[in-house]
Amino acid sequence: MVLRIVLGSAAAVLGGGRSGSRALAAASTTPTGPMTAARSFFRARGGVASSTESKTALAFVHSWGPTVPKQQRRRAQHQQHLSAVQQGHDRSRRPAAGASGAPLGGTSSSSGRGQQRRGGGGGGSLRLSSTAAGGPGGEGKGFWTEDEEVVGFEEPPSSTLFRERGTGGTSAPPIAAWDGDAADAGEAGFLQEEDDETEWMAGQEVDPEAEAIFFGDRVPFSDLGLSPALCGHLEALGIGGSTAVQAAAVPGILSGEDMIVGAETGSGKTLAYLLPIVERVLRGQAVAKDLPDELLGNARGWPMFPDVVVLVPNKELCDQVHSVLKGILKALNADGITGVTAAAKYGSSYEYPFSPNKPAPSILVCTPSFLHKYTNMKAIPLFCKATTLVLDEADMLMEGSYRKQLDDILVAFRRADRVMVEEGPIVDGRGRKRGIDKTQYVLAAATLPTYGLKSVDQYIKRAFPNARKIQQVHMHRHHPAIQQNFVEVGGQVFDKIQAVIDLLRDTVSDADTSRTMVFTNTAASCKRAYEALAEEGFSVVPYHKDIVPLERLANLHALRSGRAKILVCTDLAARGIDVPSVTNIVQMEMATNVVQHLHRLGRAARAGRTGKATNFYDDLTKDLVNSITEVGEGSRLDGSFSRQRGFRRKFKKYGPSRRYQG
Ligand SMILES: Nc1ncnc2c1ncn2[C@@H]1O[C@H](COP(=O)(O)OP(=O)(O)OP(=O)(O)O)[C@@H](O)[C@H]1O
Repeated sequence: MVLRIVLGSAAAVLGGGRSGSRALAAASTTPTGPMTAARSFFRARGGVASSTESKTALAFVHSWGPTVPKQQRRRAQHQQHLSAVQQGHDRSRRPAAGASGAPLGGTSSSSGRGQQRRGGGGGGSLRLSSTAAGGPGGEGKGFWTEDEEVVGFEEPPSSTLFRERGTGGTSAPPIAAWDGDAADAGEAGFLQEEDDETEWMAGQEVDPEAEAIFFGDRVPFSDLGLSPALCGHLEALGIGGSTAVQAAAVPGILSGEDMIVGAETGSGKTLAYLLPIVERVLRGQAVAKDLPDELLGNARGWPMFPDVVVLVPNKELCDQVHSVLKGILKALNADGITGVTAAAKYGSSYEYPFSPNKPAPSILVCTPSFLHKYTNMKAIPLFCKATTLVLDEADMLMEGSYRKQLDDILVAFRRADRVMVEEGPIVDGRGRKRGIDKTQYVLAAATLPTYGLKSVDQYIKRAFPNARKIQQVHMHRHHPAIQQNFVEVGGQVFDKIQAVIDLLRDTVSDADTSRTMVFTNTAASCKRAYEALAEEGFSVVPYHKDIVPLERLANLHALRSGRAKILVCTDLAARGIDVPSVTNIVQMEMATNVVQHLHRLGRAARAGRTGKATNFYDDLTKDLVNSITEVGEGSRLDGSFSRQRGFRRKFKKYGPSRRYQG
């Protein structure tokens, strides 16, 4: 397989053919006593269960009556697993408990310890960044000590991100260090092999090499420290092994580290953070249920606050992440594990959403505008109990209008940390994140621009100085499983619409099960393209800001279900949207910068599939296209990320009136 970039004229390209819990029982029975066990546990992962949740956890641990044998087996495995994990907690944190700031983590050996203990195995070893973003790396954040037995993921993940063709051997590591040097290791890879060509694949077919990139070594989830209950559910869904990024991220998130997870689009980042946070909430509930009331105090009666907050930029992603989460929780519920709950919240209502009668979910998925409203609640903010904050599409949340909201949210989280963190019993009835140093931050992104003083990279260095970063080698490069064509067309909108119609006549057929996304730059051109395509008889639905959210969701659903084959959209659909059957991307109007270009194309070639992209460009976007195509197929595109400024200048000079309203 090779990534092929073709520049050409519309005619030439359009004429071409197709190519392409009782664990925690340990907490109360441990020789050191429940108080110490609880402190140590909470220090490690945090989490306080509400009374409802505790009861559920209690039921889940104690009421294993004779039921379906499979369920029994899973629960028994789950119990054993949790006990083992708890023992691991106690052992591994002993040295750290007395010596505050003892550097358990932060060095290369400790921060990546789960992975680095893997028994070698040649060039395919997993390499994780050991460098902290800005400060002393991960001090005191470690979970497993170097000399302790590793429980849960004895066999840390190894991964072969790509294989050298012909030799069947391994080449560059799947995860490179954050810095440019190590990331360049990927340049020796298959991206440079130009003699082979990927056949254009329709529908759901999975390409073996793209699959190898996606899955790496397909490390079993059970080896990553996840409980049998969760693993069993994943198997039932046909998810037999972790993807490369999941293998790299899950152990760290599970251990409570701050983490920045950078990996190309469609690599499975959502499950990479959802699975460990569900596991952590489960563990916390299992511990909390055995703790005496005098220890947990009012925390038991705090049902109005979530344990984890997942922040995503918009409603659509909010619903998408929530539905993935619901899928996991539904299967757990079927196994009798009902303590973890989830909800998606967005919108502008100022009413406090939860109450003792209407408890908060354990995991709240929401937008910045929803959460921002509660940042001024100085006494007890909505997220006072939250032990983990996840930022999905982190770079987007750190730019533009989201940035100010995120600033306020982070300040409020830190204020809550200061007010709430305190070891020992709750005495004043306020409830605290006892024993937890601070909120755990997890950032997930497919792009993390490094240019400029106000860059996302700089923001992360300042805001999350101790976070450990992992970065997949294909990040910030041309997607290895997408074949790209660049086609020059006229500058008027109708020129572009005509080019799209000609292209789709050639590539979309009734028998074809794959879906196409056509990207435009404005709602106006999106409407025009939609009308023209509908008139031509294409099965098409629109998606832009002028369409009400419910209709947008319905249109997205139509694309997923196959009722529509083509979605004509703006950049509103460029990020995060996961429709696995999308294999064909058309940029009717070229993206205005490289970051958006990568995200748009990333709607295809998901989960080990291949994809094809046709990028129509005009005079105005020639510079941008040159900067994209100049970069070698395996090289990093970061250098071109700032090209949007040049484009903006031109846009200002010639204006949308001349070119973009045509
Ligand atoms: N372990 C796995 N096995 C099989 N499929 C998986 C696995 N993990 C994730 N997937 C599938 O991979 C697809 C992409 O996952 P996901 O949406 O999490 O990607 P992403 O990295 O967040 O992409 P983006 O950066 O575009 O948001 C989804 O359809 C998901 O169901």
